[in-house]
Amino acid sequence: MNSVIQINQLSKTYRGTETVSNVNMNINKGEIYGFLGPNGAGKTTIMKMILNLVKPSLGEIIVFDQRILETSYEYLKKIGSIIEYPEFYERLTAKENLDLHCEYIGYHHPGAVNEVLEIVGLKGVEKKKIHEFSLGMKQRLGIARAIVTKPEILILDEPINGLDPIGIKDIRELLLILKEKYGITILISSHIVSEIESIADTIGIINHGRLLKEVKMEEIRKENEEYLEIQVDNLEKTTHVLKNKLGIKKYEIVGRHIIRIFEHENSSSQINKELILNGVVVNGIEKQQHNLEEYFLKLINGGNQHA
Ligand SMILES: Nc1ncnc2c1ncn2[C@@H]1O[C@H](COP(=O)(O)OP(=O)(O)OP(=O)(O)O)[C@@H](O)[C@H]1O
Repeated sequence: MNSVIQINQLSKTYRGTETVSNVNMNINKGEIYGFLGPNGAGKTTIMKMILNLVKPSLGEIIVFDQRILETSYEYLKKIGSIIEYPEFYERLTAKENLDLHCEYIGYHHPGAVNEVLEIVGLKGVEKKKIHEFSLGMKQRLGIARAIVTKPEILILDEPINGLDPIGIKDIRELLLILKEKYGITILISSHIVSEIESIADTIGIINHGRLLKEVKMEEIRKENEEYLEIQVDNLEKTTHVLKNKLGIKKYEIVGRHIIRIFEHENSSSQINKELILNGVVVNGIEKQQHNLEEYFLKLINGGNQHA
């Protein structure tokens, strides 16, 4: 298995309250893992445990095939992170902030700071002081600081929080570049489905400290494919036309007068025409898609646990 982070039966208890309960997760090399859950679900706590900032109460975390102990720190050189809000020296420039960071951690590679400013799209504003930066620019600088040492894994806690749609798009594009061009594995948390559904390869859904589901986005997309919903007067006649006249096999009857078609070979007007020609009264025909947001909400409200 190509796993870079493996979490087994992880729990964290704060003063008698279990905030992370028996979590199993698997993050594969080179993927973007979207960690989804409402506020207070336990995302930050798990990220902190991966980074050895918080000690697990039970369970184990394996990073790069090594179990993390309280004394482990070498592995952290290969992980960049932003946990909660990235803080900077407001009166210094972006470049000065990154230079200081490199000096602080003893990373001396000439050109690394300029290179990283270029990657995150802050070239040209590197001389601007941080107090003049927008939230989106600060988030990008936070990512620059997290990747300046060329980590293999990037852990980002809600990096899209509070950004406007353009800022969100910028960060999404940046993360895809980091994954595709630089091969960085990314663990990113969010409480908003739409923020990460388009970039995540795998999603882990967490609520009340429990991982409800870990699923490939590909599978979710398949489950949530587009379909055509038709309202008709006669289901029997309709299925006959669909099967025998149009060769459609993938359909589902969802009500006394409603049928859903999951094949895209025939256009809605073709289907409509054929049904009418064969004496079916069509009262409505509409393209629809299962709502991903609904999928997650259903899961979170239903509490379907995945151990
Ligand atoms: N040091 C601590 N002491 C006690 N309780 C804590 C501590 N840190 C976190 N918690 C509690 O653990 C729970 C999970 O918090 P956590 O920050 O991990 O959630 P989250 O999913 O990251 O949410 P958010 O999006 O709001 O950051 C919360 O109820 C929080 O109050």
